[in-house]
Amino acid sequence: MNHAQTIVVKIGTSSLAQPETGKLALSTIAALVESLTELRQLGYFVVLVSSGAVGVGCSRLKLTERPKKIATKQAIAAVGQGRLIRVYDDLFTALNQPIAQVLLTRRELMERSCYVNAKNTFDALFELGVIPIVNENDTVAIEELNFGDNDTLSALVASLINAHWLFILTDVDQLYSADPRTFPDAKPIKVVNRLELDQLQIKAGNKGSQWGTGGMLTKLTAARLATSAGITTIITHGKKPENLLKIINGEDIGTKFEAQLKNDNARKRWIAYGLLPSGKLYLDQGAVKAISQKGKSLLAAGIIKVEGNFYSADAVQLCDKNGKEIARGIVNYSQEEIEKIKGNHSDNIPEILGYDGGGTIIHRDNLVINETFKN
Ligand SMILES: Nc1ncnc2c1ncn2[C@@H]1O[C@H](COP(=O)(O)OP(=O)(O)O)[C@@H](O)[C@H]1O
Ligand SMILES: N[C@@H](CCC(=O)OP(=O)(O)O)C(=O)O
Repeated sequence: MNHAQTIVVKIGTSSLAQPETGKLALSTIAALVESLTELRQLGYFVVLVSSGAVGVGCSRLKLTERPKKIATKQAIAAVGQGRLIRVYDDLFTALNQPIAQVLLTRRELMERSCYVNAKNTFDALFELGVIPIVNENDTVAIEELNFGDNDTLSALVASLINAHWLFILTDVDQLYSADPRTFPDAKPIKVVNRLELDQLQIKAGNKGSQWGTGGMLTKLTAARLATSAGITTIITHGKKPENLLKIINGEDIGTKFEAQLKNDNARKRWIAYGLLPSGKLYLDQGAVKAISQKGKSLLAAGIIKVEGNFYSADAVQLCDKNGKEIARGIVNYSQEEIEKIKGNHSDNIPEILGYDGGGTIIHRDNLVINETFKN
C-alpha cells in the first residue's frame, strides 16, 4: 500500500436534506460527489461518512419529524439507507467513480478481530480505487452501544484507518463562540489547538438542526477524539465541498482543530478509541507517576478504589485520586478480583486469590496514556 493521504469527510443530515421539507438537497450532494471524486483522482484515499438514513426515510414515508421510538427509527433508517446509497451510486457512477456501502456498529469496533477486519476492508477498497460510504448500521445498533450521531462514528473511522484529515461538513460555516442561530453576534473560532480544545468554553448547543442530531457538542467530541489520534479536524460548510481541496492546500476556511502528535500504534488506537470502558480504577500518586511518566505496567499496589462491573480483558479508565482520567487499558483481572487484591503487593496475589493470574493488573502494552479522553 502506498502512502497517499487519507481523508474522512463526514456530512450531516442538516446538509443533505432541505431544512423546510426534509427532502434531499440534490445540488449539495452532487457538488460533494464531484469534489470527492476529484480528490480520489488526485490520489487521496477518501472515505465518506454520510448521515441521512433516518432523514431520507422520513421524507420517503412522508413523516414530518424524526420518530422518538427506537424501533420506528431503526425501521425508517432501513428505508432511507437504501435510497441514500442509490442516490450516491447514481451520481458517483456518472463520474465513473465506484463506491461501497459500509455499515458499522459500536459493538463491532469493540471486537478486536472485527476492528482489524474493518481496517483491512478499507485498505482493500482503497487499493481498488473505491470510495467507501459509511453509516451506522442503525437497523441493528442497540441503544446502549450506538454512536447516535455520525460525528463520533467519523472520528472513530478516521482513527481506525489512521487518516490524516477529518472534515465535518455541516450547515454552518465554522464553529462559533455560541450557536449563531440563537446568538447572532457569536464570534467565529478559526483555529483551536489541542490544549484550547480541552478548555473550550462555548455555548455549543446539543440540539442540532431539525433533522440533525448532535449539534456542535458531538462535533467537538469528534474533534477531541480525532485530534488526539493525530488527525487534523476541520468543521466547515457542507454546501461548499469544493473548499476541501483548498483547505488541504492551506487556505484558511472553516474551523481547524490542530492534531496532536500522531500515534502510529494501531492496537493502542483501538484501546483508546475503539473500546468502551466498563469500569474505573482510581490510582495513588505513585501509580499515576509510574504509568504516565515511566511507562510501567499497572500493579495492584497502586489501586485505591474500583468502580463498575467488568471482567478480565475488558477496558477500564484509570484515574487519579480526584477522578481525572489519565489512561485507559485492558485489565487482566475482573472487578471482583481487583477489589480483593487492590493495595497489595503483587507477590501476595496468589495467596489472596488462590491463583496468580499474571501479576500485572494492566500490562504496559495494553495501556494508553490519556492526553484527551474527554468524550
Ligand atoms: N457554537 C456553535 N457554533 C456553530 N453552530 C452551533 C453552535 N452550537 C450549536 N450549533 C448548531 O449546530 C447545528 C449543526 O448541528 P447538526 O444539526 O447536528 O448538524 P449535522 O446534521 O451537520 O450533524 C447548526 O445548525 C447550529 O445551529
Ligand atoms: N445514522 C443516522 C445518523 C444520525 C444523524 O442525523 O446524524 P447527524 O446528521 O450527523 O447529526 C442516519 O443516517 O440517519
